Amino acid sequence: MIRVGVLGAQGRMGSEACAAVEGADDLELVARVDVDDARDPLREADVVVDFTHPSAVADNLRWCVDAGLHVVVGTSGVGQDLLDDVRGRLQPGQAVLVVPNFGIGAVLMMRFAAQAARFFDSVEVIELHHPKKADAPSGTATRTAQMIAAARAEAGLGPGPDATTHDPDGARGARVDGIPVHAVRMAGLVAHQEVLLGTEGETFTIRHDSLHRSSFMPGVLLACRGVAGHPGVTVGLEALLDLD
Ligand SMILES: NC(=O)C1=CN([C@@H]2O[C@H](COP(=O)(O)OP(=O)(O)OC[C@H]3O[C@@H](n4cnc5c(N)ncnc54)[C@H](OP(=O)(O)O)[C@@H]3O)[C@@H](O)[C@H]2O)C=CC1
Ligand SMILES: O=C(O)C1=N[C@H](C(=O)O)C[C@H](O)C1
Repeated sequence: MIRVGVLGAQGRMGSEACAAVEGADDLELVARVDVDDARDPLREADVVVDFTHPSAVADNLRWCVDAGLHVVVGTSGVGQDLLDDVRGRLQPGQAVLVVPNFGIGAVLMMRFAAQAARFFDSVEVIELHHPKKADAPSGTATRTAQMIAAARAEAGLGPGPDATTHDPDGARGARVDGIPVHAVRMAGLVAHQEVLLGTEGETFTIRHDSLHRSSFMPGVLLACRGVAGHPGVTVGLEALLDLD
């Protein structure tokens, strides 16, 4: 039995994650912690899952790592500096798995976008989310843009053919590693993303839709079961999926 603690347990994702863990025969929910709770009950867990807030995740992650726990981070906003800091704090055999998106389709979308990137002159990312989302751009869009930029750099491609010289209000989107990223917030949505690629005479669009937060739960459970088998710091659920 793997003992699991959830940080952000009363939130949209945390509450779904608690229910999913409780419904799994091989997992036991031993701690639900929210913003005003002491974190000590998490010490009973083998694995802690964080679904809190981009402003809280660094402190939570350092606390869990210093407590010797394996951690699955679902919260967005984890940057390279934090990953480097955490890597230096880990005990031998301890694991941190940062997952920008637990949806299997989203993982494939990111991978397909990176595969396609070298064949197209232009690429832009449009992420669309519910209006209560804390941050923009999404962690998924950031990760997608980073993967696309790395693939383009490896292929020796420069910037896309964007002739815009006057964009005082940022209508061309934010730039993540040079890739334009656009964020839409709209009532009725959950979590969606399009990657638009274009070259001479053709375009190619990859779209993923999470229609309900249940879409993330198989990935959350997979991460709880698999994190301990991947010591060190790992980014992306693909490490636990046999994609090749
Ligand atoms: N990786 C993935 O696949 C997914 C990731 N996410 C990410 O998960 C995060 C949470 O999203 P969501 O569930 O929608 O957000 P919610 O606001 O619904 O939930 C966050 C919860 O965390 C609590 N919280 C805030 N700070 C702390 C803290 N320091 N310690 C413990 N609990 C805290 C909040 O309490 P209070 O409300 O009182 O502040 C709230 O209950 C976001 O970063 C989001 O982007 C979301 C969906 C999928
Ligand atoms: O806040 C959300 O809802 C989501 N957050 C994650 C992100 O920032 O990418 C994952 C998914 O997009 C839903």
